[in-house]
Amino acid sequence: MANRRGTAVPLIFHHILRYFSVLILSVLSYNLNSASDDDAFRAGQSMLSPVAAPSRDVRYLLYDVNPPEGFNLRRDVYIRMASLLKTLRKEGDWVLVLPPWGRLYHWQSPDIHQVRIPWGEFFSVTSLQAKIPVIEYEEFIAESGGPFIDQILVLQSYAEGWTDGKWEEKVDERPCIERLMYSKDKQNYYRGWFWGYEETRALNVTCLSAQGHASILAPFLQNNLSATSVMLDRAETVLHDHYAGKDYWDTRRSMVFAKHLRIIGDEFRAKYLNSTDKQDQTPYNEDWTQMKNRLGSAKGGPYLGVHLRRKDFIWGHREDVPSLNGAVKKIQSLMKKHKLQQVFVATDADEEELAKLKRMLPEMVRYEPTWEDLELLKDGGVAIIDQWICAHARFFIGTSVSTFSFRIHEEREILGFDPKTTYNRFCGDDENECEQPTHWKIVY
Ligand SMILES: C[C@@H]1O[C@H](OP(=O)(O)OP(=O)(O)OC[C@H]2O[C@@H](n3cnc4c(=O)[nH]c(N)nc43)[C@H](O)[C@@H]2O)[C@@H](O)[C@H](O)[C@@H]1O
Repeated sequence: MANRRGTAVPLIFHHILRYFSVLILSVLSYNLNSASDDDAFRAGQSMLSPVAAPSRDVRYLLYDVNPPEGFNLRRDVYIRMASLLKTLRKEGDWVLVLPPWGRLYHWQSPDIHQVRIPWGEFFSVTSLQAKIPVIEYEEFIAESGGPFIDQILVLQSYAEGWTDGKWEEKVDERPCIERLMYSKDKQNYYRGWFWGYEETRALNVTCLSAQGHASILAPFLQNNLSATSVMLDRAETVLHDHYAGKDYWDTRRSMVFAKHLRIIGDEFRAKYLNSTDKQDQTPYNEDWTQMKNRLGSAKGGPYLGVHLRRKDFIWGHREDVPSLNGAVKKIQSLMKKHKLQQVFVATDADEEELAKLKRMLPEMVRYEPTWEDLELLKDGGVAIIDQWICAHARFFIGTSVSTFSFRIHEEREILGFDPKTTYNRFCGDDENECEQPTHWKIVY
C-alpha cells in the first residue's frame, strides 16, 4: 500500500508539471519565433533562458547510460557519477539528479508500466543523500523552473583510439562520432528520450571525447561551461576514480535498497527458508554510516543462494555459462558439501528453461510474485528482492561476469560474509580454466 501511495503522488505532480511545461514552451516559442538561424536562436536563448535562476547558486549534474545496458551496470555508473560530483563540489554547489528508471531491455514483463520510475521505488534516497546531494528528476524540474536541460555532453571515445598505443587520460570537445539520439523540434530545442519525459528539452547538445576516470571531466564542467544544468549522456564511458577504494565502498554502501523491498525479502526468508537476521547473524542497520559487520561474522540462512543468468548470456553460447544440466549438478554437489537442504534460485530463465529446471531440481525455492505484486514492485523491485535473498544465503554461487551477481557479492561483503562463501561462480561445461571472481575487500 505504501508503494501505491508513493507512486500516485508523483503521477499527479507529473500532470501538473506537464501542464506548466507546455505553457512555458508555448510562451517561449512565441518569443523565439523570429529566430530563424542558430545564432539568432542562441542570442535569444541567453536573453530568454527558460531555466529560471534557482534560489542558490546550484548547478545540476544529470546523466544517462547507453540504452542496452542493464540495471546493475547502471548502479555501477551511479558510483562513478557520485565520485565526479564529489570532485565538482570542491568548487561549486553541484547536485546530482537521479536518472529515472525505465525502458530497460531486460524488463520485459508485459502490461506493466515501467518508465519514469523514481529511484525512491528501488533505493532509499535519504541513504544516498547521506553520501552526496541527490534529487529525483521531478524535483529537478520543479526546482530549476521547467523541463529544460541547458547542456548535454554526449561522451564518446577518441576516433583515433589510443595514441601510440599509450593509455592517456584526456578530455576534448570533438565532433560527434555516432549519430546523435537527439533531434531539433520546431522551436529549435532538442528532444530526446529523457527517461520518458516527453516535455523535456535540451538547449544545446555537443560531444566530448573522454578517456579516463570520472573526475577528469570536472575541470571541463567547471571552467568551460556556464550552464546551470549539464547532462552527461553515455556516462558509462568514464571509469571509476578508484575502483573498490574507500570512496567507492562508501557510495556503494549508501545504495541501500528501499525498505519495502527488504521487508518483502525478509518475510520470504523467514517463511520459506527458515532465515532471520538474528539466527543468521546478519544484523542490519538502517543507517549505513553506522553499519560495520566484521568479515566472517555473518553465518547466513540455511540455504544455498544461486544466481543463474540465462537469456542473452546463453544466446551468445558463451563458454563460461553452464548448460542447465551442468548448473544443476553443481548445485546438488554444493548442497551436499555444505549440508544444505534448501536452495534459493534467482534467475531470468525463460518459461521453457524454468520448467526444465523445476523438473531437474524439484526442491528449488524461488520468489514468484503475483501479477499484482509485479505491477507494484516492477521487474527492478523483483530483481532486488532476488538479490537480497541471495545475499543472505549461507553459501552463494553466481554467474560469470554478470553485474547482477557482482552486486550480490558486494551486498554480502557489506553483511560480513566470509569471502569463501561469496566469490563463487558456475563454470561452463567445457571451460578449461574456470577462474573464480575476484574478492574486492570492503574498505571503511
Ligand atoms: C550482456 C550484458 O548483460 C548484462 O547483464 P548482467 O550483467 O547480468 O546484469 P544486469 O545489468 O542486471 O541485467 C540483467 C537484468 O536481467 C534481469 N535478471 C537477470 N537475472 C535475474 C534474476 O536472477 N532475477 C531477476 N528477478 N531478474 C534477473 C534483471 O532485470 C536484470 O537487471 C547487462 O547489464 C548488459 O547491459 C549487457 O546486456
